[in-house]
Amino acid sequence: MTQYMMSIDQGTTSTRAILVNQQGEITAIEQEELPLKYPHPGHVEVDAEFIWRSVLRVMRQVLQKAAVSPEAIQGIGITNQRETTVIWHKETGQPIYNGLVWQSKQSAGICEQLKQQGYESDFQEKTGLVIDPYFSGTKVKWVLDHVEGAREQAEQGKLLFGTIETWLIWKLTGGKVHVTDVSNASRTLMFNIHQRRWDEQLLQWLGVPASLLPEVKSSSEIYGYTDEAILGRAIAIAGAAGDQQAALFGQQAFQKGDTKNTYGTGCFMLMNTGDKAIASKHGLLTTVAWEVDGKLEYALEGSVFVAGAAIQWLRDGLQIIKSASETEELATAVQSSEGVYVVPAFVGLGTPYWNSDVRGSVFGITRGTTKAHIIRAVLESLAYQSRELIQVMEEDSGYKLNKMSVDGGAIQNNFLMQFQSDITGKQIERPLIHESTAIGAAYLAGLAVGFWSSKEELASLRQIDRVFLPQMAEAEREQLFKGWLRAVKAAMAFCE
Ligand SMILES: Nc1ncnc2c1ncn2[C@@H]1O[C@H](COP(=O)(O)OP(=O)(O)O)[C@@H](O)[C@H]1O
Ligand SMILES: O=P(O)(O)OC[C@H](O)CO
Repeated sequence: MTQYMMSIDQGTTSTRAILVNQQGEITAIEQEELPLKYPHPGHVEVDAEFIWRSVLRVMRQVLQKAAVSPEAIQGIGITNQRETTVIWHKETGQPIYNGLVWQSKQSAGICEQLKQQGYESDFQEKTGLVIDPYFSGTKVKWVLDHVEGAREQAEQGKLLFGTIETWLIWKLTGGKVHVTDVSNASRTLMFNIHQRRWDEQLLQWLGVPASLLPEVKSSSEIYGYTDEAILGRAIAIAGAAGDQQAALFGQQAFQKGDTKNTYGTGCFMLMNTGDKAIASKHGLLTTVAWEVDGKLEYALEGSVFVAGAAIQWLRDGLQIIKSASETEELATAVQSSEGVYVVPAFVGLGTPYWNSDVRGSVFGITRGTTKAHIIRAVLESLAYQSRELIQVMEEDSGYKLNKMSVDGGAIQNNFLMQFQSDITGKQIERPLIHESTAIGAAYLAGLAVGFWSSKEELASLRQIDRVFLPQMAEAEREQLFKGWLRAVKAAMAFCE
């Protein structure tokens, strides 16, 4: 019987289950779109129970459609949208409030307060993060402050907190196992990345009781087994990592300086920095990449909050396209965006600005502007934002990037990939398997159960689909990029 690893990829807008064989090939995939809730401008929430049910559905369907028996599954790896915060009752397993999605800005006021109290540098030194509503810590405080009776119950030890992998492991094990992996823990603003433990001082400043927190585990070990009722057999849950770290692992970026950029709802660029936690001077985050075989490794990360989400806005908000894939043809139907810039700061800007007040803007419209120019400018905005990340990444790390690996839904867009190469002057390497995130989780779990033997074996599985090389003249590149920087500056000035 052919053996497989199963990977669950619970992203912001979709849930996937994937089967991976020993050659590292994806042999089956099942996917569901996930509805988000926007109760107020800037607030993004999700039904955590719905997430759990969607995971159950895709797990069962992927086996059924591929006609693979649960006996053939050697283990499960989980990867997830990070920071998204769920709090639930220990006894009933019921969430006490919607999940607060990473993009959500409810806790902006709490962040301001923490900054005014002068805690910014302490948080940064200990966690590698900046004080921003993006991270889980202030979201937890917001829920405890806003849901009636929540703080009292938390203090009585009746509630549990988890990011999505923690929530899913809890549900998959029938409420037996409350753990997180160290890469997800490093995104909470409550975890000391140097000492590898929850930080009492930070918890006190945030007003979060330690009893809420999961036990921190490595990214590749058996955390527990699925309840038999779920797939008819207890299967080892053997690996977990935040989706961006999993993508770095899935891209076999095992050497210092190896870098990948993921183009999903947001864009996230991570560079492996090995056993060194490098502090950034330009708003990059220092984060845990993974812990495998007792070795903790770090990454530098640049975050763009809105990337593919801007394409979804073209489809669902403006309704000028029917599907994301149409954008390539429409963008190449015009010679250039003719001076139009779209700054898709729908929920503020991440690296290097960390401005949660700025909102989206469109610049440079003339009577001749068509929807093709707007669409092209939106695609270009993903590439401009990513160039800003590369620039600061090179400065802070001291590594010069020759090439960058890419993954995520939007890399199917050849126009975007070519423009990315043009506007950065870098070689862009698109692997054959676009699902680096899910593959990374399968790799992590597979190492723990002996499905694969080593990182070297994993590295040998890499296959490249296409390499994009820069074709734009330096002068044009710099002129276009200057226009982008002006547009960002103007967008921020508008919201001051
Ligand atoms: N051909 C395309 N061109 C541009 N963007 C695309 C294309 N196909 C998908 N996308 C975008 O990619 C995103 C989905 O990527 P995915 O990696 O699945 O995201 P996530 O994991 O954040 O849910 C969507 O926001 C979608 O708009
Ligand atoms: O759902 P994705 O793939 O856009 O990833 C979300 C990130 O993990 C947020 O930090």
